[in-house]
Amino acid sequence: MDRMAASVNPDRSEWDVIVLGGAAAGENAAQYATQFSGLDAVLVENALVGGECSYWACMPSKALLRPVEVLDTARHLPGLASVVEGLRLDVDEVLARRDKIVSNLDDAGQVRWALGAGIDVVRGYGRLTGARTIEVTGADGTVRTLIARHAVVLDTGSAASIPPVPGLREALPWTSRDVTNLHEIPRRVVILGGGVVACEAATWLYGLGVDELTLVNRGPQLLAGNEPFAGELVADRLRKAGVTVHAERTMSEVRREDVRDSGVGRIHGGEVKVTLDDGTMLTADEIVVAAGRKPNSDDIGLDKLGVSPGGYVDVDDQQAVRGVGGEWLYAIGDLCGRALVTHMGKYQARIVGEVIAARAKGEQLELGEYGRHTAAAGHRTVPQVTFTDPEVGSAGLTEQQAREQDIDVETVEYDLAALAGTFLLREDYSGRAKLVLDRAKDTIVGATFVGTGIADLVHSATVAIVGKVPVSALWHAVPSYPTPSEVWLRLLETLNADRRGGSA
Ligand SMILES: Cc1cc2nc3c(=O)[nH]c(=O)nc-3n(C[C@H](O)[C@H](O)[C@H](O)COP(=O)(O)OP(=O)(O)OC[C@H]3O[C@@H](n4cnc5c(N)ncnc54)[C@H](O)[C@@H]3O)c2cc1C
Ligand SMILES: NC(=O)c1ccc[n+]([C@@H]2O[C@H](COP(=O)([O-])OP(=O)(O)OC[C@H]3O[C@@H](n4cnc5c(N)ncnc54)[C@H](O)[C@@H]3O)[C@@H](O)[C@H]2O)c1
Repeated sequence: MDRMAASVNPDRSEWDVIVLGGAAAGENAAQYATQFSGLDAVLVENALVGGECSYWACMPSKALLRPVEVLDTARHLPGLASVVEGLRLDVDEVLARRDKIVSNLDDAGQVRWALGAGIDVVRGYGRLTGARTIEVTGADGTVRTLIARHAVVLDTGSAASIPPVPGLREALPWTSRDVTNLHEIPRRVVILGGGVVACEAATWLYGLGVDELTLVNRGPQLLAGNEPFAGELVADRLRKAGVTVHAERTMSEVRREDVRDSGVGRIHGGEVKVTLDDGTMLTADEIVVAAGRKPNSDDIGLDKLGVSPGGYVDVDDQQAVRGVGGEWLYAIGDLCGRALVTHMGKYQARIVGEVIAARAKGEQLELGEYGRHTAAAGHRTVPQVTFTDPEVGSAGLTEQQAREQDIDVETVEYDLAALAGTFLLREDYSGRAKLVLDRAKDTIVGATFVGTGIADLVHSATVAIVGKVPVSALWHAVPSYPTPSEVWLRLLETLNADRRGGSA
């Protein structure tokens, strides 16, 4: 692995801000803490600056999904359909583009950005040893102690969690890192899980030519946490692509005689035999574990500060770690478990950077829902796009979540296929949209869109939810014709008809 060495004076030991974990969120925290404040900062990173998202998660997965989606759309577009008939993706080229998008696992560009922004980088594994103090062990075993004058931000992220199925860990299954950085296409794959990673990975694996693909999910529906129709539409599509979906099942045993640590994204040995909890036997060439995440909090010295290691780190709305006095320790990103997506980690990072800069200058914090120093969006307005076929985009609460919060719920749904703007995208368009409203306030608290090309609709919903835009005002936000945004107008018309007791 070719990495750029960071050029930090090895004798330097003090900075205003230390960020432990140099992922995208950590970079943002350092940037926002320093850019207008005169403070300085250092990132401590044990692997690649840029973190999971840049090399082993968001970026490679989306690089693999895009060609799958384009080819599938072409197959359903007269004028192209006959041209692409029988064509398959050029796997080598798709993987080469993925490698380019992950910068061939070289973080020189990110380090250059950090140094250019005046942020130092120290390589090594860091642990808290006391208040404002981090001990960093380098790859060569050398240990140095860093001291933060003002604040320490923890951004150590999360890793794939491997359920305690007998034989599973010993079989050296693929995790998200292998399946995003795959170099070999196994012929038969069993995926454990039915969440975002499982569904996205299933989509690119069948697109890349996996012959037999089986998904084993503990829950009754895929993409749990979304409106149920999202998981149903994705499951329908997976089944059409030949994927076998086992719902309400798990693995009870895994056996692999020939286990080989052949490297990330290479097949880890011989055939794998999987027994499900109903006795079903499956044989595969590789298993992918996509069964959730565990925070990287077990060995970062939290116990030295009286915080229990191993779990998600509990933070307040300024991202300060609860239970640690002195307003110097913060946590952001997956580690704090509020919303396991990059954009929310970066949002928390922007807030934390501003909080640190303000506290260092002794300024009063701007609190409240729209305050510059309050990470309020983490509670109700998390947006997310799952890049399956069809895409699933959501913002805010599902109907069930809204009911659990005792909101006076009103809902409206619309068939996304019944729009000029979606019909133009592909012949076989199928999809659905749903709004969840707070009847008493006449505002939207949640939105879900499922269909091709809906990803960018999510932000309009996020704006409406965060801005508490009244439904009466939304009538004046006119969507462009012919685009999928027309669904906003159709939803309003349907809502209006429902309220008047008729049909639109
Ligand atoms: C397959 C997959 C696809 C995804 N796709 C998307 C997507 O499309 N969009 C999206 O928004 N989210 C996506 N996510 C989620 C997203 O990747 C995470 O939410 C995000 O990476 C979390 O960022 P983070 O800042 O919390 O930390 P991470 O990205 O996990 O990085 C933590 C960093 O800290 C370093 N580190 C850890 N401990 C130490 C230590 N003690 N000392 C020094 N360094 C340390 C690690 O080396 C790492 O670089 C995806 C996740 C997966 C698994
Ligand atoms: N596009 C995106 O934004 C994107 C893409 C990928 C991942 N992510 C983030 O990464 C995080 C992790 O994703 P994930 O899919 O690993 O987790 P997840 O929590 O979304 O899903 C885990 C799934 O595994 C199943 N499961 C857990 N244990 C099981 C067992 N023993 N047997 C069978 N099934 C089991 C669960 O029922 C669930 O369906 C998510 O929070 C997600 O937000 C985001």
